[in-house]
Amino acid sequence: MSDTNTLHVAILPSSGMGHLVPAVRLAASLAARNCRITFITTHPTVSLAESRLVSRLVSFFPNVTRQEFHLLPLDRSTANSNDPFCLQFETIRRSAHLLSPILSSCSPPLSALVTDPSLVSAVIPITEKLRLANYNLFIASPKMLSLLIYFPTIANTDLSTTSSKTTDYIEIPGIPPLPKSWLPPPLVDPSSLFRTQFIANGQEIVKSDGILVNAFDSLDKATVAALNGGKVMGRLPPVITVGPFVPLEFEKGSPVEWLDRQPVGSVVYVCFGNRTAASREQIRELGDGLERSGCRFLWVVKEKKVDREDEEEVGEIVGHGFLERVKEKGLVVKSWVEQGEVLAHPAVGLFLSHCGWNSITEAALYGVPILGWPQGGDQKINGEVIPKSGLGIWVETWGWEEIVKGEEIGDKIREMMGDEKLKVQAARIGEEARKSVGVGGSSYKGLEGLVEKMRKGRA
Ligand SMILES: O=c1ccn([C@@H]2O[C@H](COP(=O)(O)OP(=O)(O)O[C@H]3O[C@H](CO)[C@@H](O)[C@H](O)[C@H]3O)[C@@H](O)[C@H]2O)c(=O)[nH]1
Repeated sequence: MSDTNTLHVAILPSSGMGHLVPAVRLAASLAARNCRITFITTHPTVSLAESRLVSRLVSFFPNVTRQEFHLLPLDRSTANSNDPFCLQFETIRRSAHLLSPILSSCSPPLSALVTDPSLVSAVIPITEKLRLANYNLFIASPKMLSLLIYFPTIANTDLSTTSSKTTDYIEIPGIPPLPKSWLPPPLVDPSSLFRTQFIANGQEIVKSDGILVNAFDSLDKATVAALNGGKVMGRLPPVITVGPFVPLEFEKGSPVEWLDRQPVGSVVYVCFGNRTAASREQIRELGDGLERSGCRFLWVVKEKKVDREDEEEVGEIVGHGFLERVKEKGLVVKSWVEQGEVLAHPAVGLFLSHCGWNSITEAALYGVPILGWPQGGDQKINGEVIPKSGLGIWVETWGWEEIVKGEEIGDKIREMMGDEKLKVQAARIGEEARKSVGVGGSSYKGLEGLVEKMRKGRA
C-alpha cells in the first residue's frame, strides 16, 4: 500500500492497565487491517506493567510506532485526589495542548485520533482545531457509558442514598433505573477531581465521531440499542461494539505451569485487576474463604495500588501458616500473571473478580463463570451484566467498605464451583463471544466498518 493510501491512526490511551490493555488490543486489530498506528505513550507512566506492555506492542508490529508524549509536572495542590491514576489523567489533560504538534507532524497525515474517555474533553478541542476525526475507546460497560453521557444532566441533583426506595435510583432514559448505591463513590463527592473530569468528559464525548465499546451482544445489547436508538440522549455519535478484545500473542509471559497439573475445571482464579489494593484484614479473610472452600485456587494478591510499591513478600501478606497449609491446593502469587492465558486454561473453573470491565470481557471470551465482588469505581455498574448475561453472579451485599468474612466467601465459592448449569451457560457465552469477533461476526463487522469510516474521513 502506498503512503498516500495508508490509513494512519493515532491512539492516545490514559493511565492504568485497565485503560492501556484495550487500547493496545485495538491498535493490534487496526494494525492487522493494514493501518499504520502511532501509539502515543505518556512519559512517565504510573506502573511498570504499562511500560512493559507498550514496548511489546511496538516490537511486535512493524506498522505501530511509539510516540512519546512528555507530560508537564502537575501542581498537586490544584488537584483534589489521592489516586495516582486519576492524578495521571489530570496530568495528561493539562498537558493536552502539547499534543497539537505531535498530531500535526505525523506522516503520512493522520486520519483519526482514538482516545480514552478520561481525556476526551481535553482532547476534543485539539482535534477540532486540527479538523481531525476523534474516536473514543470506551473502556468500561455500555451502562457506564450511558451514565457518563447522562451524568452532567443529574450532577447537581441529590445523589446520596436514602432510606426511601423511590429516590434511591437514577433514571437514565432508555435504560432500567440504576441504584444510586452503585455509583462510583467519587461521583457523589462534589469536590472530587474524578467527578469534575467525569462531568466535563460526559459533556464533550457527544462531539466525538464514534464511540467504540469493548462489548458484544451477550454483554448488554439492550443498553447499546438504547444508546444508538437515541433513547439515552438524542444525537449521539454511533456506538460501535468491537469486543470482546482478544488477548494478544505478545501479551503472553511465562505460563503458570502449576495449572497444567490441576484437573479440568478445578481451579478458582482470584484476581482484582492491576490497581485494586485490599486491606491486610480482607486479604486474610479471603485466604480463609479459599481454604474453607476446599477448592484449588490461583490467587494474585495485591496490597498496593501501584505495582512498583508492592514490596512485601507473599508470606508476609497472606500469612506463612496459610501458605504452608494450602500448599497442596493453592498457588499464591504477587507478580503479574497473563490473565488471558490463565482464563483460557482448561483447569480454571471460576473467576473471583472485582468486575473490572476487561476482566469481565476476558472471562466472557473464554466462557469462565464469574463470582463478582466489586471493589470500587465502575465495578458495581459493570457487575450488573454478570447475572443478566448468565455468566455468574455478583454479591450485592459484599460492599466496598465492610470486611467480608471467610466463611461467607468459602460458601459462595463452593456453591458456584458445583453449579453445572452455570458452566454450560458460561461456555455458551464464550462461544457467542468468539463468534462476534470471528470473521463476519458483529464485532468483526464493527471494526471493518470503523476502518471504512475512518478512511472516508470526517462527515
Ligand atoms: O495479574 C494480572 C492483573 C491484571 N491483568 C490484566 O489487566 C487488566 C485489568 O483490567 P480490569 O479487569 O478492567 O481491571 P483494573 O485494572 O482494575 O481496571 C480499571 O479500569 C477498568 C476499565 O475502565 C475499570 O473497569 C476498572 O474498574 C478499573 O479499576 C486485564 O486485561 C487483565 O487481564 C493481567 O493480565 N494480569
